[in-house]
Amino acid sequence: MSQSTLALADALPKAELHMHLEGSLEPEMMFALARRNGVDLPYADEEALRQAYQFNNLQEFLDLYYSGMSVLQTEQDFYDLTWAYLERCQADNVIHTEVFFDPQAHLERGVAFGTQFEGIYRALSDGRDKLGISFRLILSFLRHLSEESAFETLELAMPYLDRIDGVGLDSSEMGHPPDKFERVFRRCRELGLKVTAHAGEEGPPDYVWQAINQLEIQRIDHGNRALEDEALTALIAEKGLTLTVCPLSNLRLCVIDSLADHPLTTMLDKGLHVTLNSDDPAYFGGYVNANFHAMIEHLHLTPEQVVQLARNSFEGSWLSDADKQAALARVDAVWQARKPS
Ligand SMILES: Nc1ncnc2[nH]cnc12
Ligand SMILES: [Zn+2]
Repeated sequence: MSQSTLALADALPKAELHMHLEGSLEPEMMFALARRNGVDLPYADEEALRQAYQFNNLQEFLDLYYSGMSVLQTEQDFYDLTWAYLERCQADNVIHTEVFFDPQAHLERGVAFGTQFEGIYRALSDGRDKLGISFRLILSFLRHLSEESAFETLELAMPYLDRIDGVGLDSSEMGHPPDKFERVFRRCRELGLKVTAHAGEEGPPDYVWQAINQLEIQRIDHGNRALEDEALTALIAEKGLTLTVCPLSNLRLCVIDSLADHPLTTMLDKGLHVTLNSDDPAYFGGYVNANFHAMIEHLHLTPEQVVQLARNSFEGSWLSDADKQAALARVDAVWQARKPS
């Protein structure tokens, strides 16, 4: 492993395109918010909580993820959560981020849409103004809930849609195929929202086909299992669809057996537009740079591949063309300054 490739990854400006704000809730903040809001957590301390972060599959993680977020109750809680994540972005040279939030998970607990939204949005705006980090905000529908619940959530989001950029689809994948949400995604597209969906994390290639053909998604979140289907892989490459890949998440959720088995380089070799992301960094062991480091160490990425991943992150983003070009120029400037001669 080359120290200079790790240092290059750290120094490059990057975008993060797949990060659930609720998944950035670190144990320290979970306990602090529990104290602030008088919530009882079923763990003695932060260390005991961390010990529980051992998952055999996506559902085991989700059970903990939904119970952990019970401490998020006030607008200030959502602000603090989002702000702490933005500080991690700054530390990792993430200059643009497109984050998910799961409104239904909070609505079910009686937290109003506006409470969640205003706290998140105020922090994102402060991050832009004070840290220079641009953003897009993605409302993610929970696929284990009904189509009707998704439509109700969209209705609640209506007053805020001028500040919401897109919608996503997350939570338990198996048994909840994308076509369950065909109508609500069509409505979202009609409203001018961008669309993305988790597909092929645990679910079969057919779910990726559905996300492309029925939901008309502009990105695929994860997409690992698309590789099982050659025609699908070729289509994703041909369409230039971006995959938001999350290696540490894949390891922790047993989507792969070891980091050395991660399909990232196969994806790159097949011409897929892959990006590296942290998914739920507080639960999976690290933020964006940690994901780059894991892939550099275990897959021996070359400096050129690392630069490609940083470029892909902006190219697959929902930035304007002008902002993309400006960000890509920043990537190239760092690369030129560090390129081995
Ligand atoms: N990795 C993941 N897959 C599906 N839903 C999620 N919600 C938060 N993280 C998720
Ligand atoms: Zn995710």
